[in-house]
Amino acid sequence: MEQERAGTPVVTIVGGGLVGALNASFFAKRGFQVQLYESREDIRKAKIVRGRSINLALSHRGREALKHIGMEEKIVSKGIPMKARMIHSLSGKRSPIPYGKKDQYILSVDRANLNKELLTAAERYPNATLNFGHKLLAWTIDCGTMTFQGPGGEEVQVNADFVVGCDGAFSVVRRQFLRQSRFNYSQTYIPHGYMELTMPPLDGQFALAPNFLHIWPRNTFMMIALPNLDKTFTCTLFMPFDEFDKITTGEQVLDLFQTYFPDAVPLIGADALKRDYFRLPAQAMVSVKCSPYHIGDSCVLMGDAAHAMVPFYGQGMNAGFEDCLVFDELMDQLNDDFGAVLPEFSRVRVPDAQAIVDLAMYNYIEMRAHVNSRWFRFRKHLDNFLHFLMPTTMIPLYTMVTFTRTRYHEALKRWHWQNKVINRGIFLCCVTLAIGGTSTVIKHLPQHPSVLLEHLRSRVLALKKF
Ligand SMILES: Cc1cc2nc3c(=O)[nH]c(=O)nc-3n(C[C@H](O)[C@H](O)[C@H](O)COP(=O)(O)OP(=O)(O)OC[C@H]3O[C@@H](n4cnc5c(N)ncnc54)[C@H](O)[C@@H]3O)c2cc1C
Ligand SMILES: COc1ccc2c(c1)CN(c1nc(C(=O)N(C)c3cc(Cl)c(F)cc3C(=O)O)c(Cl)s1)C2
Repeated sequence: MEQERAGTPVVTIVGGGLVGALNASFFAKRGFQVQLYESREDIRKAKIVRGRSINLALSHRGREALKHIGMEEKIVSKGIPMKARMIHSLSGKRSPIPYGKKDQYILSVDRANLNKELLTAAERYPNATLNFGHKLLAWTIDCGTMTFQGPGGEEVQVNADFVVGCDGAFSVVRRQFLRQSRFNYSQTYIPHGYMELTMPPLDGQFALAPNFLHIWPRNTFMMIALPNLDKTFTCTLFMPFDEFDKITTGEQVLDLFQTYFPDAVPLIGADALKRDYFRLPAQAMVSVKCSPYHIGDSCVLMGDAAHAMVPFYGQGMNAGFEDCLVFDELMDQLNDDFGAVLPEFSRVRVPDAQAIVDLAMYNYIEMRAHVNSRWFRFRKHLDNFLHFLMPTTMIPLYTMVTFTRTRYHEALKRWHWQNKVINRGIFLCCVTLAIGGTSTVIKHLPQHPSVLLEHLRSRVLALKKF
């Protein structure tokens, strides 16, 4: 642990979710005084935690960030490896598609436990203080005054030298950015919502094969299931809100699942389906893009506050964790000079984060449009086959995104290039086959066109006899 810095600015982190909690360790490890403010109560003391998804897929980028603060082992030990996708077709057929080689797997991790572990890791630093029950109401960048609503509803004023906004997709810190000249902002809610259902153990064991990310791709509808340490699965149902709204009775819930996910009905349980479906309303999913991520040398946005994305690439948390790592690498390169690090962080990170936000949205649109189990299997097998044939030339996009720290925008650029090569290759094959086929036909045909017609007529007459 590094020595505390005399006279250095206090780093004020707003938001004690996954990214804010991790960032507290990153800044404390560098010796800064860290004050973290989180609106919710300490989830380590709370009975139930209302988060977003119950579990998440942790992959390479997120693991590298956790490794930097010595937390990778601890988190991975409590994760369940998912070595392949298991595609469930309507007929109930199950098709495994590996993510890659033996060491290429993703991990299903429990969100609440991950958040707790990261808060505890931050708290171990003597120069880090966690303030729960503190909701940021407003702040002014000029004088750095922050107004929080304290645990008892009282107003708490804080003077902040340096602010890190990790307060999620609906960030209050980001509101100040909207008043800055040349700040770009856009947000998109997609017409789909999601709902989580629990698949209990079956005779004390996992009801489905545990080391898989289970997917029921049904174009407009989709369900995925990730395993939990207690041998349950968290099933996430994705459906247009219009469809959610149409379902008002237990019988309608059952009809929906019998129609689209029949093999899951006995595993979730008909009664549980009818009950749990109405426990919570479907949740919305939003995509947020903004730039730059900083103001001057005194404020920076990270995580969903900077780049919230739809979950269809399993990268939101991984990207937010990587934000912390990229920022820290720049602090090393630029000697902790916020005046140099902040603009460089925006310059480097905005194109990458916006690339993965776009990719996640692209994947949502693609899966909604024409991805059923057959097409999904075909695409993934084609990816893996081409990668096997040309391992250094054809790298599947999800491999670059999920198993490397290739910059997101470079992975996207390479994917476009690879697609061009594949399309050209397919076109050339078609042309070659067409030319080859035509010349074969011509070679075996009679010489004169009228004879050709007579030949075709006799073939048609011959066929009519059957
Ligand atoms: C259905 C679903 C599935 C997902 N699956 C995956 C996955 O498999 N893999 C993956 O990598 N990502 C996944 N994600 C994305 C991931 O959940 C987010 O990217 C991640 O939680 C972002 O972390 P964050 O800390 O930036 O924001 P958040 O997790 O939203 O945390 C923000 C924190 O700030 C606090 N806060 C908010 N406002 C204030 C305020 N005014 N004052 C003080 N505190 C405040 C909140 O209480 C919260 O604790 C998924 C998301 C969804 C919705
Ligand atoms: C907890 O809620 C959620 C919700 C969605 C996700 C996750 C957790 C985890 N997700 C992952 N997605 C990839 C991926 O790269 N792609 C292209 C996929 C995208 C979709 Cl939508 C899918 F269903 C499978 C794959 C796949 O390839 O397996 C991973 Cl790799 S992990 C999506």
